[in-house]
Parts: sequence; structure tokens; C-alpha cells
Amino acid sequence: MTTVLRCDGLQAGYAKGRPCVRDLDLEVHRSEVLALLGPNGAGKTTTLLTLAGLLPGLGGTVEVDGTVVKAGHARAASRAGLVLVPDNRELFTTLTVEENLRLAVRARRRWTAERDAILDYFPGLRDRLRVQAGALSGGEQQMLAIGRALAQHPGVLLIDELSMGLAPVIVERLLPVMRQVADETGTAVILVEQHVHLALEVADTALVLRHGVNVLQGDARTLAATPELIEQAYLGVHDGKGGSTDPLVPADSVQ
Ligand SMILES: Nc1ncnc2c1ncn2[C@@H]1O[C@H](COP(=O)(O)OP(=O)(O)OP(=O)(O)O)[C@@H](O)[C@H]1O
Repeated sequence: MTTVLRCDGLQAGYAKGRPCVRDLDLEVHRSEVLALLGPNGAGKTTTLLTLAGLLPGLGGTVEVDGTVVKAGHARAASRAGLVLVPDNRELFTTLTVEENLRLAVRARRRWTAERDAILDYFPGLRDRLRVQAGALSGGEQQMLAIGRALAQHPGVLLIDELSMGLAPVIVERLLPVMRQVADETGTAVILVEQHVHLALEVADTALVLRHGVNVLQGDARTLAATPELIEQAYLGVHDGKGGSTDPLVPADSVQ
């Protein structure tokens, strides 16, 4: 298993000396889908924004493919392969689907091939290429946002609340595509998701943040089979088994 992303002691937040995510260690491998879970305000978005270089580094290190990525530099993060799909999708709403994709493709000469590779994952966009992004349905907008991120050939795709504003049936269709992308391209995916059981169905591993601290992590299938552990992690109830290792690590370090 090749490690793509490694974080050691990551501190993330909005003001120096006041991290809302503390001492986060992460190791994500090629083709791995990690579900980053936790209650509202746990620090999931803050973690993704920090990995994408959109918040200043407050401490700790981030490495992609063994190379340290300078904190707080979005361009450096993107060059290293950390690509964010934000929860508001940030599409160019007055440009067409095709224009949105075209802007994201770096290898201009291979534009048609790149576009077709993206459309293979999201065939529903094929008929919508000339439609303005602002006129798409929520699900189509999310497909375009993810497609645009894929055009950058991410090493690690950071997806914040894929399900935001979408009907569960659409989420059920989109999440397996993320699994397929990871399997076929080797891209690692960090998925912030409120639909816990849906996320665990496609993820390899999961980590629960609460009050900015990792309170539970482990194999996604094992966690899916023990929903009471997830519930306890969300509620801040721990069974005192901290320090155990694979496949689950109930972290009892949260006060
Ligand atoms: N722009 C900001 N400035 C200061 N604090 C912020 C800002 N955005 C978020 N926070 C705080 O950071 C903490 C973590 O928030 P974050 O949005 O990362 O949580 P989350 O787990 O993504 O929650 P949700 O599931 O509700 O989106 C919260 O205490 C929140 O109030």
C-alpha cells in the first residue's frame, strides 16, 4: 500500500493559538476512500480547507508522496495533488458545463480525451455540455464540481459534503462513483459526509472527529457493523478501551 497523504500532529483552525482541530494524524493510501465523519462543528471542513491550503497552518505537517506541502498555500497544495470539492461547489454558474471543465483541464492538447474520461464517470453530463452550470440540477452541479476536480488529476480528492442539498437517491448514485474513481485511477478520496451509513458503504476506512479530536478510527466495514461505536463517538461517550489498535481505535483522549 502506497501512502499518498500523511499528516502528523496537524493543528487546524482560523486563529493562531486557537486550533479547532488538534493533533490530527492521518495516513491515506492510493485508492483509499476515507470517510471523515463527526457531528456538526467537529472540524471536518476545517481539516479539508487546511489540507487544501486555504487556511493558514497552525502546526503539524502535511506530506504528499513523501514531500512536505507548505501550509497555507492553496497553489502549493493543488500542485502537490490535493484538490478540494467545496460544499458550495464553486462552479462558474454563467459558463457552460463544457467551459467549466475546459478551464480545469491542464493538458490542453488532450482536452477531448480528458473531457471524455470525466464524462465516462458522469454520463448524465454528456447531454448537458452546452448548458450553463447555474441551470443544472443540484446533482448535476455536484457531478460537474467533482468532474472539474478530476480534471486536475488529484492525488487526493477532498470532497466536502457531497450530499449537501441532494436527495438521498442522488447521493446513493454518486458515492459509488467515488469508489470507482479511487479504484480505477488510484486517487485517494477523503469524503466528509453526514450520511454515515452511505459513506461507510463505499469507504475503506473511517475517522470520527469530535470537538476537533480523532475519537474513533478504523476499518469502514467493521465500523458499519458496530453503529453503537459510531454513535458513542458522536455523543462523546467512550468505552475506555483507548489504546487498542486495529481494526478500531476508540480514542479515549477526549475529555
Ligand atoms: N470562518 C470561521 N471562523 C472562525 N471559526 C470558524 C469558521 N468556520 C468554522 N469555524 C469553527 O470551527 C469549528 C469547526 O467547524 P467546521 O465547519 O470545520 O465543522 P464541521 O465538522 O465541518 O461541521 P459541519 O458538519 O456542521 O459542517 C466550529 O467550532 C466552527 O464554529
